[in-house]
This record gives sequence, C-alpha cells and structure tokens, in this order.
Amino acid sequence: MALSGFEGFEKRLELHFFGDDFQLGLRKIEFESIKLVLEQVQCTVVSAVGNAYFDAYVLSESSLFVYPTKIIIKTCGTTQLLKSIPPLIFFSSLIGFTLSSCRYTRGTFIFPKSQPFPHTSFKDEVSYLEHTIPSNLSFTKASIMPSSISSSHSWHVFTATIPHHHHHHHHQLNNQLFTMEVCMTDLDPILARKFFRRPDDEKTGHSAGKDMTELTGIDEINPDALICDFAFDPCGYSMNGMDGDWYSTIHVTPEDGFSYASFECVASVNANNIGHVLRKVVQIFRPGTMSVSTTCSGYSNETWKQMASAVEPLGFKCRSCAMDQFPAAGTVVFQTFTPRRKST
Ligand SMILES: C[S@+](CC[C@H](N)C(=O)[O-])C[C@H]1O[C@@H](n2cnc3c(N)ncnc32)[C@H](O)[C@@H]1O
Repeated sequence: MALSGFEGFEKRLELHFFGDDFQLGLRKIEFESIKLVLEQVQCTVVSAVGNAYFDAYVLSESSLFVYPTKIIIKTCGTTQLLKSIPPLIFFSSLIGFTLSSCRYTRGTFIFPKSQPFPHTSFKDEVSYLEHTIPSNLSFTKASIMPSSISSSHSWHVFTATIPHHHHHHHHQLNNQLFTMEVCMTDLDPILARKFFRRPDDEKTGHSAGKDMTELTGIDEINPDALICDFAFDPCGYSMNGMDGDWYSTIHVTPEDGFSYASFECVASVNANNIGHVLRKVVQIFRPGTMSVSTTCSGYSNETWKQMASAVEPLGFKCRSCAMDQFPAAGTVVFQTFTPRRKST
C-alpha cells in the first residue's frame, strides 16, 4: 500500500433544523454564505442544481444537499467537515432556523495520520462535536460499530438531539425514509480504470464525467434520476442524482493501492428495489471489501436481509452484521462483505 494517497473515505454530517418556513427554508441561505461554510471545511463548489424539493452541490471533495429543514454534507480527503457546524448554525439562525438534531458518520480512514484536527481521532471528533453543538442537544450517543474483517473496518456514529423534542415536521417525513451508505475499497482494477481520463482528451470535467456515467452504467442505477456528474483530472469522479425528493451520490478514488468508491442514497423503507440498486453498484466496482450501513428511523431495521440476499448471487458473503440504536437517527445496521473467493 502507498505510504500516503488521497483519502477516499468520507465524513458525513446530517443536520436537522426547525423554523417557521417549510417552503424554501434553509434553501434561502445565500450561495455566498454556502461558500463561506465550505471555506471552513476547505473545499469548493464544482456544480449546483436544484429541483422542486432540494439543492444538490457537487464539491471538490464530495457533496452537499440542502433541503428546507435539513442539510447533508459529505466530504473526503483531508477536509475539516465538522468546522462547517458553527457557520451553518449561524447562517440558519439568520433566517429563523434552529438546530434540532445532528448525525455524524464515517468509516475508517485509510490514512488516519494525515487527518487534521478535529478529525485526528474519533475521540477528538466527539469532543469537538459536544463542544460545538448547542447545549440543548443534550441527548447524545457516540459509538464505534465493529466488523469481523478487522479493526480497520468499523463504522463511527455520533448523534445528538434535543430531549423530548417532537420532530414534528421531519419526523413525519423521515418515518418512511432510510439512508444507505456503501463504502467500497480494493476496487477491480479494470473497472477502476474507467474513472481515469485520457491525457489531452479535450473534454471538460462535466463532459468527461457524463461519459464516465454512461460508460460505467452508473446512469442505469436509477434511470429516473437527474444526474449531475464531474470527472477530475487526471482521475476521480463524483455524481449527485436527484429523483423527486430523493438524492443519490457516488464518489470514486480509482488510484491503485488506495482505491475507494462510495454510494449513498435515501429511499423509502418500503422500497423493494433497494437490493437491486445495491447489486448494480457492486457490479460497477467489484470491490474486494465493502461495508453497507443503513439507518432507519424507528426501532427496527430489517433491510440487512435484503442487502445480504442482493449481493450473495454476485459471490459476496456477509462477514459481519452489527445493529445499534441512536437518538434522533433510529436504528443503524452495519454490515461488511467480501467476495467468497478472492479472484487474485
Ligand atoms: C473528489 S473525488 C471523489 C471523492 C470521494 N469521496 C472519493 O474519494 O471516493 C476524489 C478523486 O479525485 C481525484 N482528484 C483529482 N483532482 C482533485 C481535486 N482537485 N480535488 C479532489 N480530488 C481530486 C483524487 O485523486 C481522487 O481520486
């Protein structure tokens, strides 16, 4: 393995707010303010699109989604994601919105020693979070969910919420929602090569991205989604998909030695095609190791069965499955998979 390379593993933050205006809500935060937030994180906007429900930004390192009452921001590399919290709280307060819950998740960094504060350790992240979020979000939980593969594959989760706060608006909506976060390492080298640009291809990042989306079959994961894609130079790829009020997002670090790809989407708990979606994703990357984390609001999460049966026909075996409950987030299931027989 390379001594140091690009850190593909993302840090992900989901913030819920309450306020009076449920029409545009947080989408009223000005673009100049968003840019200031991202300056703290140390990344920039590559492209932005909006539909009737939310705004989706492709960033120089991953993605940002802004809904009327929630913000999801996911960044990789050596970005300082948690530093977005104070300015996000500030700019939301200017339009009458208050933070009601916070969820921070990440996998295990490939190059942990390259991470700057507060991402130097999970302990540092949790203490930074506890000092940064308003003190009324006092119902907190931090946990590292293990896997059987090795201690280098575990799932870090922190949540915080206001005790007894009735999540009136988003609870209703969130009730039927679940989030799936897939992290894949050790990608099939032949498939990973599709995320490298040809030298002097005379394409823009947008047109090269569009070609990769089609060439790899990413456009077939959800044919109904509006896709915003971007290819980095000389390699690397990011996309956001928008389908009504649901987003999906893919980020690829294709370099040999530290290759990584992630897929994330929200869907209805009742959606019966989620296994189909995961199967398509696995076929695009053929990873040597994969983790799947699903978060369902409520006290049960049965999606793990669907995940396992979706990828078993592709030769993947579920090596571990951990389940835990978190205030405000619900039930988190963390599964790891590897091919039954490694082909190299
Ligand atoms: C930003 S993208 C996708 C992010 C995603 N979290 C991931 O790493 O899977 C990362 C890939 O793009 C490449 N890359 C090229 N130029 C880049 C830039 N200006 N900023 C960030 N990544 C860049 C990196 O080497 C890496 O392969």
